[in-house]
Amino acid sequence: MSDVEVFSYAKTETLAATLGKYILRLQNEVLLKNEVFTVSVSGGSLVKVLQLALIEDPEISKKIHWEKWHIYFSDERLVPLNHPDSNYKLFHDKVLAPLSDAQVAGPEVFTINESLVHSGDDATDVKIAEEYQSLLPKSLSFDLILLGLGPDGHTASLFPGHQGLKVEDKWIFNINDSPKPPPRRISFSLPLISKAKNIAFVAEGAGKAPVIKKIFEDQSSGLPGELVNDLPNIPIKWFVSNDAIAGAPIIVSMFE
Ligand SMILES: O=C1O[C@H](COP(=O)(O)O)[C@@H](O)[C@H](O)[C@H]1O
Repeated sequence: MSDVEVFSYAKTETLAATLGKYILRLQNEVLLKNEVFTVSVSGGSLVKVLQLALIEDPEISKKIHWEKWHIYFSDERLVPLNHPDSNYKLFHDKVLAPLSDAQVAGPEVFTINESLVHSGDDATDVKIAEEYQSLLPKSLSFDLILLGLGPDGHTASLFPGHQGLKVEDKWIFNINDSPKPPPRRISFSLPLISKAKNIAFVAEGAGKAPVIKKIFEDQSSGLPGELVNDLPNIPIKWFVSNDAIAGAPIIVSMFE
């Protein structure tokens, strides 16, 4: 079992401010020793919180060394990069475009090869996953993996009961039957996530309370969020809203 801590707030703004402090602290620790800070981001509601935390917070934003960040996607939908379903597009619109508008030097961002997304045949999607895998940092060990959590317990594109949870021989795999649209996606595998130096979940809203309760109550639920919580020797932080953990057996920590 990893070292799991939960930080909970009534308001998104307070959650985002704390997440920003956490990310800034990690960035500074890593950049004391390394040239780059390797981060993977997810899609969904996490990205708006990242915008608040890292772009709109006046104190934090000026201390982020974006030019030293290498950014990957914990999962990506196999659509063109300007498609409304693309996790890259969401991150671009909320984070990269504001940086560019402010003429701040941006991070290096690793995207899928969008020239391959149109064919739709599985062999090509396997190639997209393999190509993305070839871009991963050599160490495979991300400084920080940022994850969201769906109301069904999925994280990245690891879905409950799905074969993707059993992938052991790939760092990045593709699926064509995602229970949540769009169906074709690639995702970090659990073995890749298990190599992270730090993991942070962001989850807000009462709609996530039943699944968070299950994840923290039943340590054999097999839910993807629970499987990540169980990975050994990784500091795992959950940044959540108060309503998202209602009824869950969680001792909330103070962020210091
Ligand atoms: O499909 C996805 O959903 C999850 C959760 O999204 P949220 O909007 O409920 O926070 C997200 O983390 C993942 O990256 C995305 O592809």
